[in-house]
Amino acid sequence: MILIINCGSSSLKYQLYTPDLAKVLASGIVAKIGEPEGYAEHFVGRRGERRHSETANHHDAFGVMMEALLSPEYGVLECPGAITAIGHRVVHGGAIFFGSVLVDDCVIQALHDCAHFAPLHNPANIVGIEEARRAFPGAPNVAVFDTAFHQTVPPKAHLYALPFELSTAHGIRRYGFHGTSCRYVSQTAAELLNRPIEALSMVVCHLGNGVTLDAIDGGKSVDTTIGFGTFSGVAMGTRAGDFDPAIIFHLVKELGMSLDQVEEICYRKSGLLGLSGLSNDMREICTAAEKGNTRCQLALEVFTYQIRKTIGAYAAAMGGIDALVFTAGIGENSAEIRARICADIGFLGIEIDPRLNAAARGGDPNISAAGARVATLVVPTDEERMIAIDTVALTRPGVAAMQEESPRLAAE
Ligand SMILES: Nc1ncnc2c1ncn2[C@@H]1O[C@H](COP(=O)(O)OP(=O)(O)O)[C@@H](O)[C@H]1O
Ligand SMILES: CC(=O)OP(=O)(O)O
Ligand SMILES: [Mg+2]
Repeated sequence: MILIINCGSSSLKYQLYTPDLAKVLASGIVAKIGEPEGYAEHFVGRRGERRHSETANHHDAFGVMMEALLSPEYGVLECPGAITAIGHRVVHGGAIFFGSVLVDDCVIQALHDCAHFAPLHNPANIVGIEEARRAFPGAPNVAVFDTAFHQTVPPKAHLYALPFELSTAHGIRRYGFHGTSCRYVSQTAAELLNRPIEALSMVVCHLGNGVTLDAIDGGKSVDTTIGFGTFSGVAMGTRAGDFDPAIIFHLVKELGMSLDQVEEICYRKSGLLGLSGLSNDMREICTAAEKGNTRCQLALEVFTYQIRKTIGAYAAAMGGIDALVFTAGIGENSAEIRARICADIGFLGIEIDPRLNAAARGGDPNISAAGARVATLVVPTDEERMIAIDTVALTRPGVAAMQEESPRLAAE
């Protein structure tokens, strides 16, 4: 069986696949790690439960997952030895990793070297890998990077106009994130449209807790909103997205804040939470906005305006687009947000059908209005499946042997 682990900033998600990836045998999440209202969900098919589970850190969360997987009640895993390979989401692979890799001590060291780039994510990813190596000795681990898909972004889009040496000597550049999701949904979108991905220009809007817009030309990422850390681009749940760096100097020099305080504000107190003053959860913001909460209305306006503006920029970058794809928690579930984003951009060829938009979840993924030049699609992301595909590809015996000689071999 193949186990996929996605250690996020505050959760650990997992899926257990059959070796041929035909079936998900079990899945679950240990959520709100470090918070008193932490909980765990574990499902085997339709059977499952959600229960209160307070965990202090990702080590504890891993233990909760193991208990659930080995629990006789669900009977899904008799012993750890039944796991033949483990795939992990790793957020930041720096400029080192162009594709997914088999994990060895060198890779672990490289992950530590990249950890300061993504302080909300990489340390948790590393814990997941180290725990898995202990729990499943002998089974190979595969790391699948958010950043890898964006290694095709050309210098004109990944360089900042800072002294060039900062890029060459210190790796100061745009890396891009949510690449595993963007890779999966762009391939799925091409299949749904029954067109070769090489012939399509598309913008993927991954709107979850973290938000990425990705310009994908001929199947390759050519520009993306998040940059050096997991921070820039559109406002996110608690992260600010783009703002003028002069503000940081002002906060430190004029308002006397420490750099740690500024970092805390930018990563954890900004975005939808900072604007609304209420929540980082889009559902709560939409509900409150509807009831007349003006700060939440403002948060919605800022969020959707930034996304609409970026779609226009990426359409310009690629000379027009064939498809616009919505995915992740907000993109898949909120017809209201999709409608706000797509309002008044008919000049780009984007026009959606309100009825199809409202019924997109479980309905027709193509929500374009009849005759629209651009196909607008709602495609549920499945980062875990993409990780599982890479894990199987890299742990086939022949491939594994090649990997030992060339640890940076891409999965494809
Ligand atoms: N029906 C919905 N309407 C609006 N937003 C939703 C809905 N369902 C989920 N969301 C939002 O999706 C976001 C989480 O997205 P998700 O992709 O699950 O995040 P993560 O990055 O943690 O994987 C939250 O802001 C949540 O409020
Ligand atoms: C990179 C990133 O923002 O990830 P997530 O959406 O899981 O927070
Ligand atoms: Mg996600």
